[in-house]
Amino acid sequence: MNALEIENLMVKFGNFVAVNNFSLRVKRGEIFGLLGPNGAGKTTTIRAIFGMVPYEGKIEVYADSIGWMPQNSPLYLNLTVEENMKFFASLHGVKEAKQRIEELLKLVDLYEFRNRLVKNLSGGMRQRAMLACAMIHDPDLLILDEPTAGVDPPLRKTFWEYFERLNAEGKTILVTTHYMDEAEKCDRIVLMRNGEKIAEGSPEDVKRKAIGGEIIKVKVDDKRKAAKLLSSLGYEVEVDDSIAVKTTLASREISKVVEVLRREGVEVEEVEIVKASLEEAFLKLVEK
Ligand SMILES: Nc1ncnc2c1ncn2[C@@H]1O[C@H](COP(=O)(O)OP(=O)(O)OP(=O)(O)O)[C@@H](O)[C@H]1O
Repeated sequence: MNALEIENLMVKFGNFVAVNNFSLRVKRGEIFGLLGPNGAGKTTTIRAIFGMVPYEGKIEVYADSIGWMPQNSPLYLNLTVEENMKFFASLHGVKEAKQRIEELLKLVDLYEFRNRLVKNLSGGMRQRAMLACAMIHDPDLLILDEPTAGVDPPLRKTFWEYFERLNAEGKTILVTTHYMDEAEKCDRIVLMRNGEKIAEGSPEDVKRKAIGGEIIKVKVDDKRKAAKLLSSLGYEVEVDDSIAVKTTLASREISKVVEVLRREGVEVEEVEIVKASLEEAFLKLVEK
């Protein structure tokens, strides 16, 4: 079951194509990450979901309720945190609003600042207030556009613990981020560049795709012999101070590589699987 389906989305601003033939399926109950460099089209895609920009293509939301934390603050600067929350609660027709507001204020750790005007909050506090407002009606699909931008590391951690808790309760989350440690926490990610999708899958899939597989590094006594042997078996091999063997799935191939070398009298001194970090994968895919 999907919570959100986007098919062949196209958003143009004049002659400029901001999102180009972009498709996406977010399954119910997953944390889905939308990644990409500045200007890739992430926010525009999200704005299209909410009908804020004219678009071609199809967008279907299969959720009873949807919450949106946009990049630019929708909060009223001259209202207090609590007044803003009351406003969003009334927009969504939240019953038992008082109780829900109190619960959320405590959750985002703003209870003692509830009477402070939003214009006098720090950046991180504003993000927390925005998150609380986006969640006021307890939506089953939450769309978060860079929720942790300008948030300090301890609070980022708290936010993500909270997202993971919501997710464990069955909520679907679509999140954009520039932080790779956050992307690693997603079930699946899509990487966008220039309005197009350039990679999709679990963080592991995307890493594999970026380096065209996984690398097994072997240190041996006779590099030339080992390289020749492995190449003759069809492996793509690179030689520097050790031998890098490209495989589709290193965990499956590692014992075979070692066995072949040993059988042919090559001494294997060290062997390890080298995985690209998501950051490396991201840079590689974006630069391609
Ligand atoms: N209203 C608009 N009019 C003209 N161009 C726009 C408009 N909104 C966005 N764009 C352009 O569309 C492209 C995609 O912008 P978008 O904000 O979606 O990128 P993004 O991936 O969210 O980037 P960031 O990571 O910086 O938030 C950019 O080149 C941007 O300048």
